[in-house]
Amino acid sequence: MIKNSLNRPVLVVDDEQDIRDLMEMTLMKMGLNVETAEGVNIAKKKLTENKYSLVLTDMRMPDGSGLEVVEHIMSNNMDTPVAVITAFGNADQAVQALKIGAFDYLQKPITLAQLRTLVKSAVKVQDEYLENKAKPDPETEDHSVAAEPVKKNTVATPPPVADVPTQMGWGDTDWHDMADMLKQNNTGRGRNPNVSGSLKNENEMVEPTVQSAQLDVVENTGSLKREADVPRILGSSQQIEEARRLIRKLADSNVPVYISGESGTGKEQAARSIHELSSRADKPFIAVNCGAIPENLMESEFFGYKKGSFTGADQDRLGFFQHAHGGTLFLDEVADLPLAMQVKLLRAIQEKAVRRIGDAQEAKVDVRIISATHKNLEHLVDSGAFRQDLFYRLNVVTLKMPPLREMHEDLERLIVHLLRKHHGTGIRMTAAARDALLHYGYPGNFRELENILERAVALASNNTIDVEDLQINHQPMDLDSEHFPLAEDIAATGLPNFQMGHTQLQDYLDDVERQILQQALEYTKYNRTQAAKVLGISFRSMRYRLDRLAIE
Ligand SMILES: Nc1ncnc2c1ncn2[C@@H]1O[C@H](COP(=O)(O)OP(=O)(O)OP(=O)(O)O)[C@@H](O)[C@H]1O
Repeated sequence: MIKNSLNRPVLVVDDEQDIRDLMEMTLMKMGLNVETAEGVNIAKKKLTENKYSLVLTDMRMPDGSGLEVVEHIMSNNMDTPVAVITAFGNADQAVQALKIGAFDYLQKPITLAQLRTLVKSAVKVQDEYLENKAKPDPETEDHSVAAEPVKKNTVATPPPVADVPTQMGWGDTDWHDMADMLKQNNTGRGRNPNVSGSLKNENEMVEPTVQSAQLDVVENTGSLKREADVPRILGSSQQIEEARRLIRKLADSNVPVYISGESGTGKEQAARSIHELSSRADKPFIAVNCGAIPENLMESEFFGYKKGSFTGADQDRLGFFQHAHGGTLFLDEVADLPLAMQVKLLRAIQEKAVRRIGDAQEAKVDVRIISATHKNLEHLVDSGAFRQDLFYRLNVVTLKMPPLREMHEDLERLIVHLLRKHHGTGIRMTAAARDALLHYGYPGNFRELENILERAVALASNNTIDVEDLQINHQPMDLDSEHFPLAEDIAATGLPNFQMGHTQLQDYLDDVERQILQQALEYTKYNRTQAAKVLGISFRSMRYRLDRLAIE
């Protein structure tokens, strides 16, 4: 639970009512308070009058640009992270926003998952920053790490070589401190001692002692298996034990690992665990969301560029590979790499060398590659969307993260653990709520379980979670995984062919969306409320999408 930041609302700035509504609903679902502003001037006024945990602003509005909102925050030294939402293909604006201090950017069309992850990481960072500010920890004050923060689910923009953070780099000491913290979070060096330290304490509290209630969730739950050396991965079921065993084994070698599993099953946690257990642990762990990088920026993001190599290249810049040198490069959503980039990546991995744009020389890099996607890569290879040679190069060993519904025996203990971890003692739960949680299907896996509990605690009266507070479909679902429409199966079956130069991207995406909506409707016997829940969207968003795509 993001305790500190939840005290402050998120400000959404957009001139379109629909977008404001959609964002508001999504953020509220995450348990955040939200305020909206329909233009630049109102946003500035609100920012002057109130404090916010995060600002998300559109770029083009009738009374001005989102850049003005960013500038307002920066020039008034507000310690509020701000992210901008840019039109598709408008990378220049995004870069400009990042330059003047935006924390991050999203390109339209935004997926709800992207939005959720952006907000979560931003707010989490803000929380850690606030905590850190309140109680300085000497272990997080290592200023010697060279790599710039790389933020998951967003375009991670390495800094120009010349502006690796210095005292003046962020123009504001608060932001400078936060940049350092981000940096720590993305490197084994900063992360290791803190993570194992905090999890150790957490583990000591895991044995549930929640006070008795109408029904105490902790009765007879036993202890949740957690190995001290892989503290990020909880669970005692056979599949998770197997995943932990493989993580340990893989840490000893340098082989490329491909992590498969549905969204929210802990693929990134597994990648970080391999890194932290390896001899590279004191070197950077760079996480890149391949699906979030605009195609035209990809080469420069991965390999860097030399000053003057193209318009706007006003300084030398390192890419992800150089930043990860000596450490681990985690390629998340690797299936989303365009084919042209797949060729360049394959070459870099094979040659263990990269050439910056505008540079005549190749430079050797020592990087361990871990990749992941929730899509079925083999099917993508079959359909020609993913290169077979790269697939074999990345997929030397596969690590499969199990979906939560297959870890049923762990569920009760995980619920207790998460409640205790995020909300301390004193939270109680009715029998009906417990039953609903134990019979829910969790299409969004761990991440969804965490969100449900966060929201339930926020909604609970008298510290007691009741079934309504869960806001889930508590009709028992068919948990038989053979009948559950796995995301990868949906993605793999019957996708329309994309013919470059002929198919319009929006038509293609509409077809995919239509197929998924129809499958969800069939699965829930045409109950739109349940279908929305299965897909992790609000009812309103479901209705909007059905209308837009003319699905009866
Ligand atoms: N086995 C686990 N034990 C404890 N927490 C877990 C476990 N698996 C996942 N989580 C938690 O679930 C959330 C999602 O994990 P993570 O980002 O690693 O998933 P992912 O598979 O990489 O998701 P995506 O495919 O959407 O990127 C995190 O908060 C993580 O801590």
